[in-house]
Amino acid sequence: MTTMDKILKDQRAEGAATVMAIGTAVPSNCVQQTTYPDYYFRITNNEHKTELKHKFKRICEKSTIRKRHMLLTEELLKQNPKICAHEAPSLDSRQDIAVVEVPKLGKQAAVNAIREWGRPTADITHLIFCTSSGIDMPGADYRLTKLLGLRPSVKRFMIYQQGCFAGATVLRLVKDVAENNRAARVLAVCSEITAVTFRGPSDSHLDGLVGQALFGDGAAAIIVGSDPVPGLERPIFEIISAAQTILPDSDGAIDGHLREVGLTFHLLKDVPGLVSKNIRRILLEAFGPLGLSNWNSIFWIVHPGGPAILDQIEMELGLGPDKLRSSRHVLREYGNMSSACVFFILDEMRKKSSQNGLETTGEGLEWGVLFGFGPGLTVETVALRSVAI
Ligand SMILES: CC(=O)CC(=O)SCCNC(=O)CCNC(=O)[C@H](O)C(C)(C)COP(=O)(O)OP(=O)(O)OC[C@H]1O[C@@H](n2cnc3c(N)ncnc32)[C@H](O)[C@@H]1OP(=O)(O)O
Repeated sequence: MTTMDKILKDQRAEGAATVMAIGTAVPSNCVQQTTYPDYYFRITNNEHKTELKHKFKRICEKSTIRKRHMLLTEELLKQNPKICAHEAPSLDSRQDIAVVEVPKLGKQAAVNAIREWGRPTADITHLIFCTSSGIDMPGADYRLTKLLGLRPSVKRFMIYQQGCFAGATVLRLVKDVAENNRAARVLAVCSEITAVTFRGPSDSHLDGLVGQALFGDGAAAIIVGSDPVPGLERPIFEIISAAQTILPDSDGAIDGHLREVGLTFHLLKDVPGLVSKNIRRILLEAFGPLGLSNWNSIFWIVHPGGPAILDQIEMELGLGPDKLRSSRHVLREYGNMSSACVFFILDEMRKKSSQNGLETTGEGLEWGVLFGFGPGLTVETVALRSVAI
């Protein structure tokens, strides 16, 4: 081996990137979906729009969501009436909230993950921060570094404005970082709050209304590295492969635009159809190399953009009724928390697997898929391997 070969080999880890801790956090303010339509139309001064309110009620009922957490309390909304209008210049007020609160919520999740990991914060070598809630310089990654007291030399990456697929993007990036940097210990944090997208209803922007019924706040953090130290670190899932693709004929299916009025959200009705039409091909590309094609033999972590996406995937592939249980659970208890959702689902799955006395963190199965969907329409596909409990 030449000296150069040895230098390069020594830089790389031996094994697959491994998730060794998962932490989550939500704001304490919680809204119940059954009473949300009354609250939402009252707080935005739109009680006179009774027909629109009935439509919103129908969407909320069909959302399968029970509750969501939101940093925007009634008090905060009353202090910021422009955020309650449908389209009032309000970006400054939204930024004032998001720039401070997004890293703070991320910190809570990170502290929980670091506690589970059990090693000192100073051992974190890389930080990835992901959010579509606000934008700033230096970014939320810098603020979190200060809040957590990470080393000033921690190597940071900031993923801004990628939308709901980006939790899976984080896994794709974390895999490359962990496997190509021996002994790297990467803290990855997704933190999302609806302070950027919350707005009053409008008859002419019904897809926006769907967003108001689905989105919730939440942050999740994971710690990833290759070659866990025996006795010191405990593996939870291994990241086997990661891919990203833009779906054919999906231009404009999911868009978000940062304007003076905040982040506006646009959604075509055929998003669930576009995803389900392409899902089989995407799965075959990811799992063909592993010789897998029975989709009921793997565990499932699917970004729950809305219940119709889960329903159509389930129907298209003939999945058993419990396959998407963890994804549906997170949608029901938290709503669509954009990039953070998939990590809440991973956390729910490994905890339930352990509570139910199953043999692996992935519901007793070895292989699993994690899907992110979002603007583009972009699909991220991550193949995971569970770990024995
Ligand atoms: C932000 C990101 O980057 C990534 C994301 O996660 S984006 C979010 C992705 N989510 C989606 O695409 C939502 C998928 N849709 C759903 O889950 C469901 O359709 C839903 C919960 C919105 C409604 O449930 P449903 O079982 O389909 O009920 P359905 O009766 O068809 O729809 C309820 C009402 O919502 C309306 N609606 C549904 N989807 C709509 C859309 N995309 N735009 C406008 N209106 C819509 C329907 O027209 C219907 O109105 P009426 O009651 O007046 O007829």
